[in-house]
Amino acid sequence: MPINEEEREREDQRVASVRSQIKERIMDLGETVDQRGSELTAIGRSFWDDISVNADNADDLIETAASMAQQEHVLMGQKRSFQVAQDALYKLQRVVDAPYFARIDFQEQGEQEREKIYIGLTSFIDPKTDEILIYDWRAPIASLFYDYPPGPATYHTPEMDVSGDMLLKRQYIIKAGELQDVFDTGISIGDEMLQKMLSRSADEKMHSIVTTIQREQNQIIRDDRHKVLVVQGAAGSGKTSVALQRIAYLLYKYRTTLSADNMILFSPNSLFSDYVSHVLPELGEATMQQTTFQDYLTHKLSGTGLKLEDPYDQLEFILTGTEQDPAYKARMQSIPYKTSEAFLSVIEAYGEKLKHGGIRFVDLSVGKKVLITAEELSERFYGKASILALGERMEQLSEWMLEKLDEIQADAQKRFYRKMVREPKYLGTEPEMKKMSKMKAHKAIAPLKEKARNLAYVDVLGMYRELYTNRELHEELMAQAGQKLPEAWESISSFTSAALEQGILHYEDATPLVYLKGLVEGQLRVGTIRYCLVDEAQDYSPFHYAYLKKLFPRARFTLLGDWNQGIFTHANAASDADGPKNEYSSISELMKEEETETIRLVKSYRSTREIVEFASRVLPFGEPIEPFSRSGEEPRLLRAASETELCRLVADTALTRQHGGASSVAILCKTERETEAAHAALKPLLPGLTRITKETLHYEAGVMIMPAYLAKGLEFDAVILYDAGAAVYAEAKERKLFYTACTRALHHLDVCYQGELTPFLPQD
Ligand SMILES: Nc1ncnc2c1ncn2[C@@H]1O[C@H](COP(=O)(O)OP(=O)(O)OP(=O)(O)O)[C@@H](O)[C@H]1O
Repeated sequence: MPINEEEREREDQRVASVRSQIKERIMDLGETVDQRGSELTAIGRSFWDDISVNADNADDLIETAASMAQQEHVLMGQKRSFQVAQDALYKLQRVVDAPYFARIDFQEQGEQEREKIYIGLTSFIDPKTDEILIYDWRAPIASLFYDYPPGPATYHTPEMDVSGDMLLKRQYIIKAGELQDVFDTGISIGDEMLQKMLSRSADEKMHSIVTTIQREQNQIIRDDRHKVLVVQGAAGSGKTSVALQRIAYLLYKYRTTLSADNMILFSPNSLFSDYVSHVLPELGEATMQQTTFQDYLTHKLSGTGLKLEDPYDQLEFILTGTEQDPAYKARMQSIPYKTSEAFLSVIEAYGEKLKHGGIRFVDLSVGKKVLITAEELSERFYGKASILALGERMEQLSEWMLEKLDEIQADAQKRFYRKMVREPKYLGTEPEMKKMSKMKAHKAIAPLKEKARNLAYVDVLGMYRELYTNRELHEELMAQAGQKLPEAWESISSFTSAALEQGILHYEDATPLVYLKGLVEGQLRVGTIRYCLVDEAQDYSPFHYAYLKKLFPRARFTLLGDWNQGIFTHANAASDADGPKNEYSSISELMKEEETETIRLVKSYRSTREIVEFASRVLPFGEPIEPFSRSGEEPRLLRAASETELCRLVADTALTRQHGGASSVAILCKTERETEAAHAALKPLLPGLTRITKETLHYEAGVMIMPAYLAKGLEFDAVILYDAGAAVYAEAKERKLFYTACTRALHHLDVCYQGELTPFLPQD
């Protein structure tokens, strides 16, 4: 609802007056920063002048140390205050052109006064009057704006709940310091504002949603009661946006005790990490550790020489393979088992068993000469009964090895020296010979020390392989977990041991191997992580979750996913659309936390109503999805008579979309294989076409082509499905992939195909 002239005048004046105060503050802060900066440089320069260096006796030394500590203390204090001023300056510089975006008038119960609360990206206090001119969107009172329509309202503070009456709810669009639009809103946060935000073009980068966070999203952003927060959110319901806003919120709320280093966000891939990389800086927060699970596995397995498969190659294998291929069949049988919690229990039982024997050690040798034998290591390790964990015992063993290697090195040095003395060709002086022999001995032994430190003398892969070559062992461990060997054991075991023999580590074997490695070698826990957020949570298996919980024992978890988009195969994945399966309850069970909360987001903000309704037909029994009321054109079904015609049709459609104003147009194929062929065929027709692969680190607007699974999490103005024929999309395992592809579109969806149309789109 627009506001009246007089009111508008007042609002214009306020924007101008707050801006000028901010500018003034920026000037002051700028001076402070300069001044503190120069003081800091001066202190750095004169650091030693102000220290009384005296080393004549013990007392003098103590005095010198005290004087250094004091000086260092002064330096640290100065650095801190410099940093504080610089941060404040940076924050204000970022908001000076758009200081706030909302206002609520709130009258607390029992109070006469009506408080005007202006809400922006960062708070701003009038230094002269101490009046809060702008509240940070994360302040407790600001939650009223997101949670309530005008009327009775309550917000929570750490001390108490505050109730009252919201008398006004207003939104502003301020650009370059000018108030461009202002309106009062009713029930939810202005449909009007949201419409404006959602009808714009997709960017190469995601943006924050701070001005239009919806109530149900706010609930997730501000939740701090639950240890495990599970979010089932429909495609486009804002899961990723919420995850990032939540990070910013937590960093603000716990600013004295929590830093970005205490949080970790698992993203699906590097392209996606880049896509979301602007959101936190936009919110004025430092970026945080963002990684992919694959990066973590690669890091943990570095140096093993194994060929680690990534989830995309796994998926490509699944999508391109056929049941007729025995290797395909064996693998498809093995994946649900290897990703199950039952298999996790097997690994754990194995870890227990290894405490009493069975760790495989390898000889430590130089060339052919064995310096420490595997038997010696085993004897040392298992010789004495120990109550310590495997990792601690391994540490002791490494220490012992390092000592032993020191002795071996000293002997080698002596031998080298003696040889040099005897060596008639060598003409160096005695000190030179000593130095030379020392260097030679060091060079010979250093790689072994490195191996001792890295525990390279333990053959974890061999132990893992044994799980598949030694049926009795596996059976025994399974029995301890109260389970029996999987039915297809014979084919699972021979398929797996053959792959491992060749140094190939399939994606489904990587986490179990890393877990076993962690159990044997220690270093399994990362205690510094206090919040672990997992985006695209449906792609993680029960094994993954159980593992993450062990990895981050002190962390609270936020798991955001959509079962409708579960395109990867694992123990918990529902195979198709036969009906909703309550996978999230199994995650909650898995996390074994009483304080687990599951929240559902059903409203989709990305796509037009027509696209959402079209996509829902693909998964009639899937998780619910409701469109936000934004209308556009109906998705189009475009049939081609032949392969060549299909190519032309896709190219023409892409050009039409581009000329029609779509800044990002994505042509989505099913697999990498199809993408490669389609790219080659389309390139002459679409010279500007960019091919996105799993190695791509960022993309720019324009026309691009990629397999649908790489487009996960991303969005485009227009999406063109390359070939939605029945020959391409027909099997149950492809249904969710097809759904995911359709839901990437904001404004336009064109479904091209040849031959029969996929049965996933029932024709009336
Ligand atoms: N409250 C909101 N205000 C404005 N835009 C929003 C809001 N919530 C979501 N959006 C927009 O909707 C789009 C989808 O959001 P996001 O990518 O976070 O959804 P998602 O649930 O992670 O989607 P998917 O699972 O399909 O990848 C984004 O463009 C985002 O900016």
